[in-house]
Amino acid sequence: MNGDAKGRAAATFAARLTFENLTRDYDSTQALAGVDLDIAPGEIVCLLGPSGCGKSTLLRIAAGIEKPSAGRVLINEQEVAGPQRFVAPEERGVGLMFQDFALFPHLTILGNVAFGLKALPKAEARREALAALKRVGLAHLADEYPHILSGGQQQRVALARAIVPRPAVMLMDEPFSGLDVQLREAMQDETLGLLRETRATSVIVTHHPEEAMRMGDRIAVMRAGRLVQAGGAEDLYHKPADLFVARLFSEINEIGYRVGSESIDTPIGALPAPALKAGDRATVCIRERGVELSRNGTGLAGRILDVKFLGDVARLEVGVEGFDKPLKVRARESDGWARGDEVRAQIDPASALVFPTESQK
Ligand SMILES: Nc1ncnc2c1ncn2[C@@H]1O[C@H](COP(=O)(O)OP(=O)(O)OP(=O)(O)O)[C@@H](O)[C@H]1O
Repeated sequence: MNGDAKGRAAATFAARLTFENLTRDYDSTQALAGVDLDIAPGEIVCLLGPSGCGKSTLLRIAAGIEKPSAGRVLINEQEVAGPQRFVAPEERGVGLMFQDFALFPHLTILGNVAFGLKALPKAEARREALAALKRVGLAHLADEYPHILSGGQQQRVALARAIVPRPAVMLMDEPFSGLDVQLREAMQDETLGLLRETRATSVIVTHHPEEAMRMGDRIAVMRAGRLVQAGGAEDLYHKPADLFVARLFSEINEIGYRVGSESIDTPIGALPAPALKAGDRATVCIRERGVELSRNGTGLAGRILDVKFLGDVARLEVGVEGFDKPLKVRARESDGWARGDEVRAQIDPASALVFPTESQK
């Protein structure tokens, strides 16, 4: 960040944000189908899921732009949307930042930041807005107009505008999607720093698993209007609730089996399948990074069928004894694997994941 020395963002009184059995029906679609999620004061939760799974609807209902069909939203245990009450958006203490963080072109940059402070006397609003601009490193541009700003600078002004009223809850809908990859990482870090400083309870919508892992204290994975799993990044990576979550957080080989009398018989040994019964169809997942290749070590015999250079890593296709299809494997590029190499493939059975095979949803 260039320009002025940074100040600190003013801290807020963080609030608990609770969704209880939240449901939203449209004519032909159920956008939310009974979502329960409790977000602790000051916690940063990323809502992750594919397009159309209901993330934005959840955010809009939290903001008060939309009403639930059933269920409740509570802020600090007080109902703000539900059968008993509906609190207007401006009375919820909630800040919003959308993907399209359009600044008003006819207002100065300072005017844009002060926009949400109309309740304050002018001089005070100016002082607060200037402090927020200083925090994002742009106080020197206070009297300029938005058209001179780069994409990253626009984003910083939008951030300053969102934090300046000191919202107890900050809701962000794909805030980084308009930025190119390099700028995105820098803005993620800056935003995270700012959210921690303000201590606002935050919900960030994204459909990038990496972004969710980077920013969220917890990640709430949604699918088709439901919350599939909520937890820390490591939890979701190591103990995904189902195949859908496993696919989000790791590149995996999926291999279909029938469950035997007590377990699943695979080339890496018998795998337990406690949630399944004999005869069920199971999908065994082996992570692409979970296959250790060596030239003369122990493990299953294999042969490299294809090598793709991906920078630091190489993605290999390896025919491995006992498997019907080649396994995809990620290995260090520097190991110099080549097509046709004879290898040994070591796969830790404890790292394999087993799920019921999903019907196509
Ligand atoms: N105003 C509306 N009228 C009718 N259907 C709607 C409306 N808003 C959302 N939907 C539907 O509800 C579902 C959830 O939409 P929502 O925008 O919440 O998803 P999303 O996960 O935020 O998607 P994206 O990542 O594409 O923004 C979708 O099937 C969508 O078409």
